[in-house]
Amino acid sequence: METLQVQHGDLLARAFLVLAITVTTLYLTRLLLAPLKRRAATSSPPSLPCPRGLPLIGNLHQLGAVPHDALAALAASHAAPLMLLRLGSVPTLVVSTADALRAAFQPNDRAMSGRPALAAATRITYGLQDIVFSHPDGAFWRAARRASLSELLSAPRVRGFRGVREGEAAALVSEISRAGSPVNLSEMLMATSNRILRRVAFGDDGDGEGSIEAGAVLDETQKLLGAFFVSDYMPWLGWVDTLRGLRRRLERNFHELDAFYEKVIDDHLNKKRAVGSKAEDLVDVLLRLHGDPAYNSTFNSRDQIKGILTDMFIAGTDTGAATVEWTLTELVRHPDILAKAQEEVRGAVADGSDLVVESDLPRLKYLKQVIRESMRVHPPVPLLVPRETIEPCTVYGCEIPAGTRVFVNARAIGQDPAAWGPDAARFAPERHEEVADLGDHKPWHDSFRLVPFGVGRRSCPGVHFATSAVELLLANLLFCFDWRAPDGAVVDLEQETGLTVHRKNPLLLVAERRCGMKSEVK
Ligand code: HEM
Repeated sequence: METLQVQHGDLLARAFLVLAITVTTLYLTRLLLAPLKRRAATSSPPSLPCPRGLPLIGNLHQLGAVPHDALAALAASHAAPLMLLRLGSVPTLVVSTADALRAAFQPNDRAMSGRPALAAATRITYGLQDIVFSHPDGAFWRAARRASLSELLSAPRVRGFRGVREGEAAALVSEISRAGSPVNLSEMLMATSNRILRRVAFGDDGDGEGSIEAGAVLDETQKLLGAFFVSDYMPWLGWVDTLRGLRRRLERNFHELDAFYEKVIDDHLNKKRAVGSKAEDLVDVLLRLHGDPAYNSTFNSRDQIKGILTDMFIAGTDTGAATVEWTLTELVRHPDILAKAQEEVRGAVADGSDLVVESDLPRLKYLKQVIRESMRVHPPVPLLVPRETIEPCTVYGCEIPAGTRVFVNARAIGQDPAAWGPDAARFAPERHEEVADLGDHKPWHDSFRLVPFGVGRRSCPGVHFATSAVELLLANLLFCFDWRAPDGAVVDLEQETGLTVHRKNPLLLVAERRCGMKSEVK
């Protein structure tokens, strides 16, 4: 899930250049022709703070280069755990503390459960026929969500992919052992995460020529989902996206993606794999559900299968890579915590083993705390996936109209001193001592203070899938290597913007193979 809706500073700047030339005239025309409509769009419930915006673009300019941090600063300067903005013409509720999240979502889970129909997402999901973006009231979302929890991403299914994860962890260790110093971990982690998803979803090892082409198509899909479409904020200016060539790129990518999926589906149908066998990949499962009478009335077209495949790939690839990237970043910045986590991993693995395997993971209690702490401070999707109210609701006594976009600032919530204490800014894994199982969904969001996987009925169904891979990869990196920044370098915390937030600068580290281990893992 690279970037979906929140704009990069440079994209914003480019969009503004185009807008500056074109919109003034249109604005004046609209002002004359539709004053009532415009006024209605800008009005907001009286008692929620509404930081003042500019004509036309509203508060868009205040999103800055790193939107979640800019929004956290805006909320703090207005003492506004909940605030109402206008992004272009879109009324937007921003939630910035754990208490505000509880107040907004606990009584209004249904009202808050919509998603905006963003331009790129709508096209790439075959008209919102997927899990991430479909309307929560439709039978399709309910059936697809149920299938994701009980079939696609269920605990037994995730366990069944253990061999893929262990194989890819071994390949990563091997690649690092062979690489020159310093190692570009950002690049390697992204490639590993990609391969895990492709093997699990398509049964594709990611090495053939067709796979490389498909990789380029899927990369472009991620870029488009992250691009700033003017129509997502000012629908009446949608033609600007056509002028900028974005619509043409989107159409081309959609057709390439569609051709790729058609081939994958045909190949799977031709192979006729054993139904229900351990070797089932996600396409096999989706094809089986397609023919299952329990799902057939709502889950019955190839487009729906293709929409869900896009979800798995987009939602599941760079989120995991970003989690490992940020965790290692913090570990290298905190050598005492790194040493403690390494000691635990090295003590938990059987003598003579060259790698950590999944059966070792239950013993790694401290590593789980480290991962949780990393996701508190660096939630990979800091503003979650945007929501939209599907009916009016009330928060703190104020009415939030239907059709309001909702951003939950998970990063601000993770640093909320009222929820985490005065040392909220400190990286301290020990604060999660009570946690037993990372893959357990409930503790992540029950307190409303740790929400990297979202909240309520639209929260991430991939928690177990994601944490299994993150834990295994990290455990192996700590077990097999000693890590440090290159001489004279400082590992910074600069962020690249997007829905999934990676490091701005690649994570370059010196990896020293642990003494007494084989120099290369087969
Ligand atoms: C560390 C890894 C991951 C993180 C941080 C993450 C985070 C998120 C977040 C924040 C949301 C939106 C939740 C909300 O609106 O409340 C989400 C939704 C979703 N995620 Fe994940 N995710 C991760 C991995 C995965 C994986 C591996 C998959 C599947 C292979 C996946 C599939 C989905 C799907 C299908 C949804 C949409 C759920 C719905 O709208 O009903 N995610 N994820």
